Amino acid sequence: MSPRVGVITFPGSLDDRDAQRAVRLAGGEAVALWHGEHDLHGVDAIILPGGFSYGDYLRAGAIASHSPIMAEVITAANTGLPVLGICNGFQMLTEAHLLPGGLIRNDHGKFVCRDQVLRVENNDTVWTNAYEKNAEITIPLKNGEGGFIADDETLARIEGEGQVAFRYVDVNPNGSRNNIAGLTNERGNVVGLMPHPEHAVELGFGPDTATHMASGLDGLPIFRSAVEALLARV
Ligand SMILES: NC(=O)CC[C@H](N)C(=O)O
Repeated sequence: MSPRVGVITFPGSLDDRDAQRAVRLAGGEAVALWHGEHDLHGVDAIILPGGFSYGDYLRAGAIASHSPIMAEVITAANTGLPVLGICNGFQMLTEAHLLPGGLIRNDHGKFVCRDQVLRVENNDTVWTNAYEKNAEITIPLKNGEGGFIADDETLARIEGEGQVAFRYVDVNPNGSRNNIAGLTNERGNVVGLMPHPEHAVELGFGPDTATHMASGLDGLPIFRSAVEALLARV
C-alpha cells in the first residue's frame, strides 16, 4: 500500500495542492488535512506547504505554528514522524521550535522569485536520501522572509551536527547566514527548506531548463526519499 502523506492546509496556504500532486507523482497517497483539526488521521508523514498563512501577520509562519493541528504535528515529529516544511512550512517549523533558528525578511527588503541552485549537504535524512551527497539541484525560490538567522552558538551547533540539509550555491538570495537554504533536525525526520521542490516535479512546469541546464525534476527526489523510506519500513 502507498504511504499516506498528509498535506496540511492553513488559511492562506498556496502550494498545498502542488505538494499533494508531488506526493502522488512520487508514488504516495496524498491526504488533505485542515489546520483546525486535532487529528492527523493516521498519516505516515506530514507536509507543511508554502504560502501566506494568516497573511504573514506577526512573522511568516508564527500564527500557523499555533494552529490546533500543530500540537499533534509537534508530538508526532518528536516521536519520529517524517515532517517536511516548504517555505512557509519551514517558517512554521522554526516558529514551532522543531528546527533551530528563524527566518526574517530578505536582507534586500524585496520579495524574491527565481530558479535557485542548491547543494544537498546532508543526504542522510528521511527527505533527502534519494539525492547524492553534494548534488547540485535547481528548484524555484519565492519568498519575502527567507533570511535564515541563528546566534553564533546555534549556528556552530547546526554546522557541527550536520544539520544543514541544503545550502545556496552561487548567490545568497536573501542574506541567510552561512548560505543556509534548508535544515534537518538531529534525528533526520524533520526537514525544512525555503525553495520549493514541489514546483520542480514535472517537465514544463518547473525551472527554465533551457536557461539553467536544470533537469526540471530536481524536486521530485525529496518526495521519493520519504515515500521509499516509508515503503521500506513496512
Ligand atoms: N512561498 C512561500 O511559501 C512564501 C512564504 C512567506 N509568505 C514569505 O513570503 O516569506
